[in-house]
Amino acid sequence: MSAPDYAIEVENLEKTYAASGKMPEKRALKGIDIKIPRGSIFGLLGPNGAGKSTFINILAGLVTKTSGTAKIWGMDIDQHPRASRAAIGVVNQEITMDPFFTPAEALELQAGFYGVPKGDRRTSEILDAVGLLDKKDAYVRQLSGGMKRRLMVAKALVHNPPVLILDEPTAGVDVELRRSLWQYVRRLHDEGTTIILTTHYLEEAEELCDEIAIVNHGEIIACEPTGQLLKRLDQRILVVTPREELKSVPDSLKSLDIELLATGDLKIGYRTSETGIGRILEQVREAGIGVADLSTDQPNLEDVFVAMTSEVA
Ligand SMILES: Nc1ncnc2c1ncn2[C@@H]1O[C@H](COP(=O)(O)OP(=O)(O)OP(=O)(O)O)[C@@H](O)[C@H]1O
Repeated sequence: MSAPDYAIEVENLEKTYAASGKMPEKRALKGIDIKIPRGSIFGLLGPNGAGKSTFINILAGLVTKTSGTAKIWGMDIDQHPRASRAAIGVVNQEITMDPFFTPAEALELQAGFYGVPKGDRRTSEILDAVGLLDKKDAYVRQLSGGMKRRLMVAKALVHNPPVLILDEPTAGVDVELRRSLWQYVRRLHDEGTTIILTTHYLEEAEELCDEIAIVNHGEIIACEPTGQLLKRLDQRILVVTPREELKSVPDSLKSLDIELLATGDLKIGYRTSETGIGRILEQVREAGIGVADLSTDQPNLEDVFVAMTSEVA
């Protein structure tokens, strides 16, 4: 089969977890549409509970979708459950490994599970790539947390999948290991693997991904090339306390995104790509307003979600 344009194609994907005990039912995915281009490093960004793991677990075959369609590497997960899953390697959040195996044994076992013939196995090559070749015969329980995580990545690669999915890969990984993990992810990407990663860190997605989808409350609220998205996130807020009380916003300032708050302060929204504090303060002074105090605020990811959700609404 020739390589598809999209590594993952999902349409109207819904997941409602049934109520259990005191927990009411939960609509974790509310009709998600997403197309992940082949060869990209794609970030799924969202706060805790947004639905990222649910999405990934549906692709991995660990969670049954309620409705909608999903294709992996051009293959529908309902029509071709085995072949579609063979096209992805998934690294889950939790480290799940038998502590009594060595890394080499763990990889051989995983390869056997995927039906990779003995002659085609790349155990040493993969261990070398994740920097664990010298630990190949150590017990997993003797590895550090970061090493275990890299072994998880190695396990996800034994069947040579064209798509690698990393669910919060850096949770609990120190800065140095994070860097080496990313280096390896980039290398895989350079060699043609499509990478999908979930994170709640904007910085992480920003650094690695060429496209980012923001998920919030089971919905995709933005999905764009990273540069474009960041431009939209350059919103800042300036709060000015006028020296004298204002009755209303002067006409000359009405072209700004400005609001007179009940406290008497002026709240001005602006984009760093378009203007700066200096220019705004100049405009405020030109309008005859003396400045007693000022403060600036940068929206955090939460604000961005709120802003984007209300933009969509
Ligand atoms: N097995 C389950 N049964 C019931 N509800 C669930 C189940 N798994 C997840 N949920 C709920 O579905 C919603 C989405 O969870 P999910 O784990 O997909 O979010 P997430 O974006 O991956 O969050 P995190 O970053 O914390 O992993 C949450 O409200 C969660 O409580």
